[in-house]
Amino acid sequence: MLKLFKYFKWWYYPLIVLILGLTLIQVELDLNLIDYMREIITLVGKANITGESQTNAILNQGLEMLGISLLSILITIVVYYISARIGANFVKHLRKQLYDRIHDFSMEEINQFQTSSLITRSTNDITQVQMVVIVLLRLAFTAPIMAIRAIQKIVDIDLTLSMPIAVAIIVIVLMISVIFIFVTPLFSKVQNLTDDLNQVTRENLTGLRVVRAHNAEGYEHSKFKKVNNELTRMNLYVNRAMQMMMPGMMLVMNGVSLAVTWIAAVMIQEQTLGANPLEGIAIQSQFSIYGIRILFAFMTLTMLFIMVPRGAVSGKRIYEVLNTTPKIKDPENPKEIPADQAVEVEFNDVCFKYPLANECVLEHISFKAKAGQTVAFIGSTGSGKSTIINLIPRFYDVSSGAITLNGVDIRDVRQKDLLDYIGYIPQKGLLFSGDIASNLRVGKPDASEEDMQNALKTAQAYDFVMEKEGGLNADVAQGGKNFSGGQRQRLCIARAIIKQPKIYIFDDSFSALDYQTDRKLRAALKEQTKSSINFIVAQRIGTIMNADQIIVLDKGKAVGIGTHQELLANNKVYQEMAYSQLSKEELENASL
Ligand SMILES: Nc1ncnc2c1ncn2[C@@H]1O[C@H](COP(=O)(O)OP(=O)(O)OP(=O)(O)O)[C@@H](O)[C@H]1O
Repeated sequence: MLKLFKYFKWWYYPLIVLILGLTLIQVELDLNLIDYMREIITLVGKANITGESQTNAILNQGLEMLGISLLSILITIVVYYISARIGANFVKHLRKQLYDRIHDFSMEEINQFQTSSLITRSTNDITQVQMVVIVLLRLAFTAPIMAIRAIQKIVDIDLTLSMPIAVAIIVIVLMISVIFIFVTPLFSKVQNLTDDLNQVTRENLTGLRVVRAHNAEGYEHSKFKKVNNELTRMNLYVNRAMQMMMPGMMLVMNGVSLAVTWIAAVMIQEQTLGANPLEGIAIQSQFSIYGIRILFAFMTLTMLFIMVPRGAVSGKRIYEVLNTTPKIKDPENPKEIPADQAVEVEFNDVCFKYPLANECVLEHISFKAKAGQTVAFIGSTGSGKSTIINLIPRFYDVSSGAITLNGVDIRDVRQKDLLDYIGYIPQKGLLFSGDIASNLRVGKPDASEEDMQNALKTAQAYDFVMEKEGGLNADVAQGGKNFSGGQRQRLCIARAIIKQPKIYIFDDSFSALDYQTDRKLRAALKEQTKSSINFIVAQRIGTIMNADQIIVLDKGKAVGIGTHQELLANNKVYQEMAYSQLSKEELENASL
C-alpha cells in the first residue's frame, strides 16, 4: 500500500498539510466546547452572579459554543471535500496507470494474472484503495490528535478520575490487537475469492449459449454457488469479528461513564473534587465527555486498523500489476526497419516454448517469405500454426533463433514500427461495440468513406453492410454479437485491408466463410496484396493450395515446405490431409 504513495501527485501534499492544520484547530475547538460546558454548570452554582446577569452570562457562553460548533462543522466540510478530491483524483490516476500497464502486457503477463483478476484489480481493488485513502485523510489525523490532546487535558485536571479511562484504553488496544491478528490475513482471501467469483461469472456469461445448449445450467450453477457461498462465508466471518467490536466498545464506554460518575461521587462526598459539589458535578460531566471523546478516537483508530489492512491487500494487488515489467518491450536503442526495399520476413531456426510449459511447441522452423508471396501453414490441430504466426507481431518472443523483417531482428525494432507493417486477422472475428465505421477506423483512424467502401468490397462485406440499416453507421454490439461468424470475419478482414499493411496475417480467418465467398475473397485479396506478404493459417486445403509456399506442421516441426503440387507429390502428412478433404481431381487441378 505504501508503495502506491509514489503515485501521489505533488499538489496532494500541501492539501494534506492543510488538512493537518485544520484538524489541529478543529480538535482544539471541540475540546473547548467541553470546557465551556463545565463553565456553564459552574456559573449556575456561583453565588455572586444571579438573576438576569447569570442568564446573560450563560447565554453568552452558549452563543460562543454555537459559534465554535459552526466553525468546527465548516472545518469538517472543508476536510471532507479536500479528502474526497484527493481520493478521487488519486484513484483516477492509479486507474490510468493500471490501464496503461495492462495494455503494455504481453500474453505472458495476461496469462500470469488472468483476465478476471485484472478486472477485479482494476475495479474492486481500486475502490477499496479509494475508500482507505479518503478515510485516512479524514480520520488518521483527527483520531490520534484528539486522543492525545484529550488525555493531556484529563491528566491535567485530575489523575484519579483519569484512571478508568486509562484502563479502558488498555482494554480497547487489546481488543484491536486480537481483531488485527485474526482478521487481517482473511482480507487477502476475500479479494482472491472475489477474483474467483468474477472468473466464474465471466465464464458463465460469455459461454451462456454453450451452457444452455448442453443443459449444463445445474453444473454451472453449482460452480457459482460454491464460490459464492465461500465468499459469503468469508465475508460473514470477517464482518462478524468486526461487529463484535461495536458492543465491546459500547460496553467499555458505558463502563467508563459509570466508573467516572462513581469515583466522582465519592470524591464530591469527600469534598476532594472542585470547590463545591456543583463544580464537582461540572468536573465529572467534563470528564465523562472527555472519556467518550478519547474512546471514540480509539474506536475510530480501530476502524482504521481494520480498513487499512483491507486496503493494503488491495493496494498490494494493484502494485503487483504496476510493478510487473512486460517481458516484451521496446529495445533501448531501436533499429529502423529498412523501408526502401520490398518486404521480407525470415524465420531463422526458430524454437518456441510457452512460458511455464516444459516442452517446445515449435522446433527449428526456418523459411523466408518475400513480397507478393502467400505463405500458408497447415497441420493437424495443436500442431503450432497459430503459435507460429503469433510470433510475428511479437505476441510472444521466440525462445531461440530469430525472426527478421527486412533483415532486422523484430526484437530490435520499436513495437509500433513493427505493428505498422502488420494487418492481423484473428481466429475469432472480434469487433468492438460502436458502429461499422468506428470498427474499420481501428485499422486506419483517418480512413475516408471511400477507403472503407473499398476495403469492404475486397473483404466481400460491402453488400451485407449496405443492406444493414445505416450502412457504415450500423450498430455493432459488444464483440460483434449482432453479426454472423462469417460476417464478423469479413469485417475483421476489411479492418486489416484498410490499413494496407505490408504483412497480412490470417489466422484461420476464412474458416467461417462458405467456399464461394472464400474463393471470391482470396481472388480480390490477391489483387490488393500484390506487394505484401500473406501469412495464412487454414484447415482447408482449398484455401491454401495456391499459396507460393505451404509449410506443413506436425507437432511443432516443419515436416514439409513447398508448393501444393510439390507437397502432394512427396509429403506424406500433406497427402493424408489433402486426400481426406478433396478428390484427386480437385487436388491435381489446383486453381482459385
Ligand atoms: N497459452 C498457451 N500456453 C501453453 N500452451 C499453449 C498455449 N497456447 C497454445 N498452447 C499449446 O501449443 C500447441 C500449439 O497450439 P496452437 O494454437 O498453435 O495450435 P494450432 O495448430 O493453431 O491448433 P488449431 O488448428 O486447433 O487452432 C498446442 O499443443 C497447445 O496446447
